[in-house]
Formats: sequence, C-alpha cells, structure tokens
Amino acid sequence: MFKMRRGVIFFTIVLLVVMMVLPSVGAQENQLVEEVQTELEYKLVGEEEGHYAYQKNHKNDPINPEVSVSKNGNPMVPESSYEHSDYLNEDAKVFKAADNVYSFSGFGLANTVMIEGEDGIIIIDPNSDMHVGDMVYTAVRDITDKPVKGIIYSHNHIDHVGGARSFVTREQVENGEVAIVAHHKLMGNIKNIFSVITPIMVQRGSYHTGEYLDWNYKSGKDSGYVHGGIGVPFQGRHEEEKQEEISFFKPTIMVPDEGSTMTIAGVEMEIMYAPSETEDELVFYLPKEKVLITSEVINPTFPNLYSPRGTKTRDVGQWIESIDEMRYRFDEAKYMVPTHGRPVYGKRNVNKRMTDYRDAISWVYQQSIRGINQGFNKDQLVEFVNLPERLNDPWDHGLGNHYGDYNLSVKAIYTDFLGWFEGDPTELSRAPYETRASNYVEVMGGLEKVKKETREAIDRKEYEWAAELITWAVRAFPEDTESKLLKAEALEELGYLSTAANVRGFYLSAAQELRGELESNVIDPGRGDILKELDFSSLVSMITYNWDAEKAEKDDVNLGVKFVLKNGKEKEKAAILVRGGAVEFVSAEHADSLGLFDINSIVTVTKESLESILLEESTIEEEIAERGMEVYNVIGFKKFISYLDGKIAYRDIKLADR
Ligand SMILES: O=c1ccn([C@@H]2O[C@@H]3COP(=O)(O)O[C@H]3[C@H]2O)c(=O)[nH]1
Repeated sequence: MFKMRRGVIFFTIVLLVVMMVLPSVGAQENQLVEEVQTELEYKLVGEEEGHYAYQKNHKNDPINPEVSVSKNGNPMVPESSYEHSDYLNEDAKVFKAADNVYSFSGFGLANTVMIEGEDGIIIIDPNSDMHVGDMVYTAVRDITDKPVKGIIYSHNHIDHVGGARSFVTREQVENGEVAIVAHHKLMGNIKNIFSVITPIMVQRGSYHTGEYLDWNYKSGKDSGYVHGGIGVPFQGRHEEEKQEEISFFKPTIMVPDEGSTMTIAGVEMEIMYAPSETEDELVFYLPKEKVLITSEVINPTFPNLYSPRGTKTRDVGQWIESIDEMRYRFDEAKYMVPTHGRPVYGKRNVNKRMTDYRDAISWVYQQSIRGINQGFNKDQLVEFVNLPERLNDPWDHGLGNHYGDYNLSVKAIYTDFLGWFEGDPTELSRAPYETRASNYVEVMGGLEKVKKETREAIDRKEYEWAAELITWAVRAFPEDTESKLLKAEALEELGYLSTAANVRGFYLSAAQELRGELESNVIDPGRGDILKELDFSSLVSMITYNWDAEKAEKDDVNLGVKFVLKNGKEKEKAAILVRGGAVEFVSAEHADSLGLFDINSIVTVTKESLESILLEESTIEEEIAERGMEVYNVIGFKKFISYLDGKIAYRDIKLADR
C-alpha cells in the first residue's frame, strides 16, 4: 500500500512544483504569492490573508471513523495533527524559493535544497538514503541538467546526509570534481552515532520516528501514527529492497567555527556556524538572491531542544544566540528556506518567523532557569513553565508541540545546568531495582489491586497515572501478561492524545513492545557507506564499548592485539590492550611503539572484515579464507574476540517492558 502510494505520487503527480512568483515591482514587494497544488486547486496566499505558507486546506482523504476512535473513545489523531500533516507536504513538492533556489519537500523527512549556479548546481542536504535521494535527484533533473559541483551537509543527522551517492559518484568526489562541505565537527558526530552508540540509538530512534508503526492513516490500517513531525517519516527504511542504501561521503572541505565565504558554481554564499540542534550546524546566506537557508536551526514546529531518542545535550542558550546572529546579520533576507517544512517569503515574514521562534525558545529557557533557581525539581519545573498560547500556536507562528514537546525541553535545561541529581539525597542511592518494584506493589495491596486500580484509572481517562502505577507491576511481575497489556493500553491512549510526533511515536511503539508485537518492518539501516568513511581507528575503538570487562576480569585476561588496515596508509592502525580485564585503545601514534611483548596478535584486515567479525556476521576462518584477512596468532585473536558482545539485536532492546 505504502509503496504503491509513493510510486503514484512520484510518477504521476510528482512534480508539484510550487512556483513562487517573485515580487519584482513596488506593490508586490511584500506580497506572498504562492501556488500550491492541493487537489489541483491553486491557492493564492497574500501576506495579509495568512501567514507564510501555512494553510488549513485539507486535501487529505476523510479519515475512516471506524479506525479513528480508540477503544476508550478517544480520537486516534487530534485534528491539529491532520492539519499539520497537510502543512508538512505529505505529497512531494518542489518550492521555488528564489530564481535559482529550490526546496524539495515531502520526499523524505528532510528537505533537500538545490541552488543553481552558472555552470553547475549545489545540493544542500542530499536527504536520508538513496531511495529518497534518487527521487529528489530525478526531480532535480526535471529542472536542470547542470552538473553537481558541491554537496553541503547542513549538519550530521542521517535524514540530511544519507542520500549523497544519489547525486554524485565516489570517483567525482575523489578526483575533486565535487566538493563535499561540512562543519569540522561533523565527522566526530557521525562517529559517535555509527560506532559508539549505535544499537540503542537505532532502537530509540525507531520509536521516536514511529518506524515500527504503519504511518499512513489513510491506509485504513491505522496505528494512529501521523507524520514525522518535521516531514514525512523515513521512507527508505520502510522499503525492504532499499535497506542497505545509506550513502555518505566524508567532507573534503571543513568549515571552521568562524564560518566562511564560498563560491561554488558561481554562487556566492556566506556560511555561518550556527550551533543549535547540533553542534555542527551550518546556515547559508546568498547575498545576491537574499536567500537565507536556515537548516534545522528553525523547524516547522517547536524544536526538540531535547530529543526523546536521546542525544548529547543541546545547548539552548547557544541555539538562541545562533538565531539572533542570523536575525541581525542577515536582516536583508527576503526568503527563508529551512531544511524541514516550507519556505517563508517576504522580508517581514522571515524576520517575524525567526523572532517568534527565538522568543518561544528563550521563554522556555529563561523561565526554566528562573524555576531552577527557585529550587524546583524536574517534575515541578514542568508545571512551572508554561508557554503562552501566542507562542505555541502552529498556525500563526510555525510553533506548537507537533514535533517535540516543550515540556521535555524544560527537563533537559535542568540537566544541562545541574545534571541528573535534583538535590534530594534520597536519589543518591536506592534500593535495588526489582526490590523497589516488589515493595511498591506489596505496599499498594498486591498485584491484583494494582491492576484493578490501573483499570479504573484508565476508565477515568487518567492515563499517565495508570501507566505509572502499572509500571511497578510490570517490573515486579515480568511474567504477568495482563499488567503489560494494561500498560500498553494506557500508553497507547497517551499516544493518541499527543500531537508531538516523537512523543506519539514513543507511546505507540512502547505499546507494541509490551504486547510483544514489535515484529516490525524496521530494517537495520546498517552503516552503509558510512563505515567506509569512518577512519579505521574509530572501528577498532568500537571494541572497547563491546568488551565484557567483568568476564575478562574473572579470567584475568592480559593480551594485546594490533590491528592494521589492509592496504592502508601508514597511520591506519591501532591496538587494543587488555590488562586484567580492563581495556585500553591505543591510537596509531602509539601503536608502533608497543613491543611484541605487549602484543599477542597482529591482524591485518579490511574495514568490512573487521566489522563482520565484530558483529558476528562471519567467522575469523571465513575472513581469512575468503577476504584475505591475515592473523598472526589465531588462537590469541579468537580468545580476544570471545569477550566481545557481538551483534546486539536492536529490536530486542526493551524500553517499556522492563
Ligand atoms: O540518527 C538520526 C538522526 C536524525 N534523526 C531524525 O532527525 C531528527 C533530527 O533531530 P531530532 O534528534 O530532534 O530528531 C531526529 C529524528 O527525527 C533520526 O531519527 N536519527
């Protein structure tokens, strides 16, 4: 169903090129003129009529009432989520934001921006994977056949970088024909996601983006999922044949913190470093065209100042500073092109959009700090900070809790300043996890009583309380299916009531987990090209995070393995030393100074072979016989490998049933 729908969109209606008639004369100066294809109806939006590109024009099919109400009588999707879904371009569209700047929206979770220069084009954010990348590329080729001269990553997130090979070949990058531009910290962040924290990131990210759910509410098989919050959900991963196709080229030009000015294909642009959602975020200003590409500094909803899938702390104060720097430095901007959602047209609107956005964020930030200083803990702080309606309205300001939820941000601001400890020493040390759970259930009157109270709480529509109550039973009685089903029911209702896509995704996915239905169409996205682009030492250092130190300590393991990249350059080596179980990564710089005394085995290996062994996809013997891995002291190396966790099945990682 899903595939067919995308196919139809792409090959029939596809290029719903939304042409912006640029104001060229006096009276039109600030007028917003937009042609939006909505059921073949073109709508003109004037500045005085509406705001930017926001429209409440329902083009979606009416929802099926049989699947739109939960078993507890709640609408499965709030009305405003349908409206927001419309806004997020569920059908692919191309916006022409200026004469030579196009935004491809609704193809994947993120937008791809294409800038046409004299003798070539620049691609900002090649999107999430090669499936989406190929669709965007075809749409680009409907506009121009000029060669791609540069790919720029606005930041490290996979929904922005994974489609690179749809646009250019490795050869073009290697021979310098195409520049790959990004902030200098981008590779460090890619390394973190793809070699350090991968299993839990994939599982949490899949809940967050609703990848276990059937996202298409029009299909009739309604899981209550609506959209990706900032765009359509990752598509490539729903399509089995595309599972491995994350592609990536590492940057060939690194932008420093001071930013830079660049001319690619004759297009002059200022690149500003704008730490915000990520610490490697870049924004772009085209002075001639007066176009400001705001990347993910500005989203089409209140941003994830904290992302529920889990990321390193986002520095909110810095985020506000980045918006303000854009506002003052590029105050001549007439067109704003974000990498999620629609462009904003007109100098006044661009300015207002950024000002509203910074006001909403700074409201939450400043009031959180104010509350922190009054001694509130995280839960109290959430009740203390209330964003006024004016700054929480999706239609007037492009804000609202449609992606993240500002209440989650409040807690993150707390932990950013004070860490997890809230000051009450009760928190410093607790009774063991399972003991607490059984004690709670006992004190509350036993398992049956807890279940009865939970049922009644659900019937009273007190879903948060119900979920909290039954969680103690789920923990204390892991074999009790009824507790899990009650928890699933409470979480599911919370999901239906949520407008924030990530929050909804978490609730609904957790309900599936508790019901044992997480079979999923989720595909291990693999590391695709990213592995090739990570340096060899990143791969070797993965070993330290998969090392069962306790087991090695019991066996009093003392050994060392030196890894050398097969056919690699002088510096492409690293070593791992184990001392009584404790493990040390030794970088190339020091690996050579280790004597044979410290090293039990030397392994000369390709990245692919090493990854296969680390993930238990092949054996040492197979890699030696079939892929030319060379091992000095196979017995020592086998012993070493036996202390690794091997492959962790992402989807078996429990988040709610624990
Ligand atoms: O490794 C990644 C990187 C990104 N994303 C998506 O992009 C969004 C960007 O910001 P966020 O962290 O608030 O939420 C993210 C997700 O929706 C993802 O699912 N997996």
